[in-house]
Amino acid sequence: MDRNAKAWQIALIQCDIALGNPRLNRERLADKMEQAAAAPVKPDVIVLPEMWNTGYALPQIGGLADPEGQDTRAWVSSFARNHGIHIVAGSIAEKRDGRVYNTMLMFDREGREAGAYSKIHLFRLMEEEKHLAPGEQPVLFELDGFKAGAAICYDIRFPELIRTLALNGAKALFVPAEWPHPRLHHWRTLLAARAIENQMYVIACNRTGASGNDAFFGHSLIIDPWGETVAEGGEGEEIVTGAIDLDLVGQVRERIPVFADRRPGLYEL
Ligand SMILES: NC(=O)CCC(=O)C(=O)O
Repeated sequence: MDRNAKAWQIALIQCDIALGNPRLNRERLADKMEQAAAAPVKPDVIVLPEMWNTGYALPQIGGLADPEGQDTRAWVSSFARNHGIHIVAGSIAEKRDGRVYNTMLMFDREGREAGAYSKIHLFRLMEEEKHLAPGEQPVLFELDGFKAGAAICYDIRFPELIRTLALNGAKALFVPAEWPHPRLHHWRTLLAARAIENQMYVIACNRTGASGNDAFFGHSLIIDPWGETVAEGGEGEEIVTGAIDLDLVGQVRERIPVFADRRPGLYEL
């Protein structure tokens, strides 16, 4: 890495989620985040999984969701500020305007909210569309002046969304997830494809454990803009760590100038 290169240490909190028990989930996560923050190499960014406050307790979700995400926002913001660590706080069930959204929250190391994104594509296989309202807006956010995009789990099956984020400046994509067996092959392949085609880092945190008929496999991943795996978790609970070189995005984009070579005028029939 050259002298101007910037590196970030990433910590992905790959953990189980207690169904319908926001208080317990927060306590467990708080412990794990303290553990991650105290690592010999302190993380620059901590990432949490999808719907970590409730899991997929969808029939009860109206009563469990965090109103306006207020409790989560206050807690995560103060953790970020007290530890000087950016937090991509996975997603939570958030109650807003009488509806419940699957909302991802991002905080910078000063504790300022850097962005909030509600999942655009609801996943029918887990009946999200019956209980949740879809988000309507793609979201970019900045941490230390570095632009990143937000996507939640099923969203990675929609390359158009991720391309839009990349075209608007995203150099990394953060992906909280609850992605179960038997689709490990899809998970790995889609994440790697999004990284390679957009020449960006893909940083994805998946839960572990089981809920109903779903067995979640972990395998949280950090993939670089060349498509190489920087770090990958196993199937159990762990804090997956890896370092990313923020200058690599520009180097890869220079080497194969995909963005300069695009011919968007020809992409419609
Ligand atoms: N929580 C989700 O969006 C799951 C998406 C998933 O499993 C898939 O195969 O897509």
